[in-house]
Amino acid sequence: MTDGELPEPRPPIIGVIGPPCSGKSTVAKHLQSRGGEWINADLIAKQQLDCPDVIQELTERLGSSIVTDDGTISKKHLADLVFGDDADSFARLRVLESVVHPRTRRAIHDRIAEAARQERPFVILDIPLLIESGYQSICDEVWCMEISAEHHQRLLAERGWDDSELQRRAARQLPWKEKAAASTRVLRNEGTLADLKASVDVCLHETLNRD
Ligand SMILES: CC(C)(COP(=O)(O)OP(=O)(O)OC[C@H]1O[C@@H](n2cnc3c(N)ncnc32)[C@H](O)[C@@H]1O)[C@@H](O)C(=O)NCCC(=O)NCCS
Ligand SMILES: Nc1ncnc2c1ncn2[C@@H]1O[C@H](COP(=O)(O)OP(=O)(O)OP(=O)(O)O)[C@@H](O)[C@H]1O
Repeated sequence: MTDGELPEPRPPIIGVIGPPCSGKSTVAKHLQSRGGEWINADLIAKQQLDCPDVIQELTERLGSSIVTDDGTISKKHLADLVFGDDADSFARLRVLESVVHPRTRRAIHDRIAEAARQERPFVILDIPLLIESGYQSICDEVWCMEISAEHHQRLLAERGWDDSELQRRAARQLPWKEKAAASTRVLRNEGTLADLKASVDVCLHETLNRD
């Protein structure tokens, strides 16, 4: 998606990225409470998996093991097929992305256009693959979550994830140092939830009051 395809004028767009379980959604939710339009790409991408034609195409291309008895797609089975470090898993992830990403981009574009029509004060683009997918070009700011290994382990443990669950996803993304370097702001998540929300308020005020 390029700038040219977006309506003008449009609200400031804040991209939020970060490792799984690093506080991204917490930041996005808090920004939404401050009036922003939260666009959650993970959610939009998963919603595409409910479309009958997507189910049919993915079943044909990835096999019927991804479909459960009630005819819906098992996200767990799909994750097991695509998040491996072997070439076949990587190829299957590319197939999944080739089916889901174009639809997700169209839905994101429509949501940004709607936010412009409603004259929302700002838009939150909560997209794990924001940098990899080139959305950075339409963002006025990109905030990258930074979390210490200790704190991250605690949050992952609360979610019931072991490190391998995180690594198999991270292996398919740019290294975090590259993402932080490509961002306009690094948001450290080391304290309490209240601390995180307070720092979000400071960053939002600076973003919306830049001259
Ligand atoms: C394979 C799926 C169904 C697994 O769903 P699951 O419930 O396990 O997702 P879960 O919320 O646990 O993990 C999502 C996290 O996985 C990572 N991830 C998801 N898709 C990808 C991808 N294509 N490449 C790298 N990392 C990815 C992101 O960090 C994301 O935050 C889902 O991740 C998916 O459909 N991915 C392909 C579509 C996509 O690229 N989505 C990301 C949009 S930016
Ligand atoms: N500073 C914190 N203190 C305590 N709990 C936290 C803190 N930051 C985040 N959490 C909790 O950790 C969990 C993960 O946070 P969140 O869902 O925001 O991460 P995420 O990066 O969006 O994860 P994912 O990308 O996998 O959806 C949530 O239950 C959230 O409430």
